[in-house]
Amino acid sequence: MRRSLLLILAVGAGLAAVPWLGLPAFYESILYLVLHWIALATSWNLLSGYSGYFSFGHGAFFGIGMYTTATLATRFDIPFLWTLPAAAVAAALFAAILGAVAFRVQAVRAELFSLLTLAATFVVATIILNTPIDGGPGVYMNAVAVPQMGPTAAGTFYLLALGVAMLTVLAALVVYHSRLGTGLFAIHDDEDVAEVMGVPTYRYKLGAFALSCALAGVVGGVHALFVSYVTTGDTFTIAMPLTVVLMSVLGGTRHWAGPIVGATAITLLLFAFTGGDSAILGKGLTGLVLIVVILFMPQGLLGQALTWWSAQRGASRRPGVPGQVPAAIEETKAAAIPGEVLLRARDVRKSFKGVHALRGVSLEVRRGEILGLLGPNGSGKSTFINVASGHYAVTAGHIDFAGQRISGLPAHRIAQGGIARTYQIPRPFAHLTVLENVALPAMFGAAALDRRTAQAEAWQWLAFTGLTERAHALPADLNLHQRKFLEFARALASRPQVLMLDEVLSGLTPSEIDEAVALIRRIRDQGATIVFVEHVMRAVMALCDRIVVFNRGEVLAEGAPQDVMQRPEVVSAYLGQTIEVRETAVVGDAMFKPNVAKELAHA
Ligand SMILES: Nc1ncnc2c1ncn2[C@@H]1O[C@H](COP(=O)(O)OP(=O)(O)OP(=O)(O)O)[C@@H](O)[C@H]1O
Repeated sequence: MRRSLLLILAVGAGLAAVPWLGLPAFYESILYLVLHWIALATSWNLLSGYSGYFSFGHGAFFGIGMYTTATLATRFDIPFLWTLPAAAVAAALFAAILGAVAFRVQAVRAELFSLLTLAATFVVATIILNTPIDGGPGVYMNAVAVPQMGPTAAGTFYLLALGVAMLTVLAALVVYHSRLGTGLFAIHDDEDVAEVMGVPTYRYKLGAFALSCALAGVVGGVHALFVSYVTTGDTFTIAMPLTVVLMSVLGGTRHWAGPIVGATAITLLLFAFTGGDSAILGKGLTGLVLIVVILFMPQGLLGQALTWWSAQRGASRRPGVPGQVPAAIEETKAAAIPGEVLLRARDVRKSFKGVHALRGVSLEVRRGEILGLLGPNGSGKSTFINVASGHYAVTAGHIDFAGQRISGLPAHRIAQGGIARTYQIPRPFAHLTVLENVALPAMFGAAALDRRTAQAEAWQWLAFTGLTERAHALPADLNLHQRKFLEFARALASRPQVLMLDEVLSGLTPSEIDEAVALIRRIRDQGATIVFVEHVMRAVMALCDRIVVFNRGEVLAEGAPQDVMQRPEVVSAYLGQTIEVRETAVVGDAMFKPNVAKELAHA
């Protein structure tokens, strides 16, 4: 980050000298427009590019900035520069109100958010047009004094745009390298998983939205004076948000500098073909470039270049020691009192529109044990993990963890408190490397490490799970076994007190299962507490200290594995009929899981 910061400051200082070069005002105006679009596209990217919440309402916030400045400077005679912070605050305030509502509604994601922000633009435009803020004729700013910053008025506007562009780019850089940026990129890939790993998704989206819109508001404030005549017709157009989206996508939305590349390219391309027929040619060419980039370079120009560059350079490696348990687990162990009740569920119910997935489940998880959750398909095991980790809210009942009530808390608070989980079907963050996937929960989970320490520890967890060689790969390049182990590494990296493993062994070959069982043993031997949902009976019998059997959303039996698995009601629940169970043999047809019958026979 330091190098990027120095680069931005050096380029900014160099560009600040331009007004004194004696260029014709025309060129300064062109440069003004380039900087104007850089600021707008970069500010848009801060929420939308990083988190994937594409806003088509950037024009609304830009427009609020324009009208705030226009109103304050013309009606209240406030000096122009003083109106800019007000423009930022007004835009941020509107964004915060809109975001506070929109981000609370789970359904408002992706295209719904785009539509909502687009609708907000028309609402704002209508209000401004039909109130004294504009009233119809627009606001003239000819009488507003342009501050003396450069040798000429054109030079001053250029410097104002440069200042705002610098501010925006610096904000984008800082966010990119901060926890906020990491959280936003995780939200982009899988918001639910990000939340369950400790990312405060609501707060992060709201913060990024407000910041993005505050910056758009300042750009609007400057532009109001530049155009000197503000109208709703010119301000609240769909063309503006579309242009910033295209600029960001062209440059690359996953890098702070992507919108700079896209905005510069498009503005200069359009400028190169100004006037008459060539204007149409310019627009056509711009469209063609965009289509080619979107089709063949989905990461954008900069994203593509950076991928190529890192491939040339070769990835860095900081391997940990294979198989060695990182120190984190040792620390957790030292603080533990084995046997105490760590998690207690009381009469927990969960319904999904008439489907009663949990019908009053009560169970305890004791510190240091491996508790197996068993039961036929659809009996509620995963739902229990989902409510315990905060992925779903309970319908009734309560869950206490380490003496605190956690049912009702948002998932990120539960993760920060020390519960980590894996998903039955691995849900890695698709655009983050394996290493980044593991570092994220180390930053946001119970460990709450800073970025650098989290990365260092992630290397250790990769070594522990045998993924070091794949550290720089994307999850899509992993096989199922590796993806399952990645789930493992992510859950461990948060340094949880309770680790909930949801069918981590399903789909693995027998030798891969043996490897995973050995891994879970190593974690258990360090005193970790594990809740283990599994159908692979061989592993259940080998690993679990106690088991709880679910059936139709209720606890059917609990106790020592050998005892419980022989109870007729348990065998019946699994196999659909009462059958003979001897110490190690099961006879009969498996109705729910054929492999369970086989497994039971060998357990
Ligand atoms: N999001 C949801 N919406 C509607 N129904 C759901 C949802 N999640 C789970 N269910 C239902 O709740 C019941 C319990 O499902 P759950 O996934 O918890 O079972 P399970 O014991 O984990 O099964 P499996 O072993 O197949 O994973 C099922 O009837 C399932 O269809």
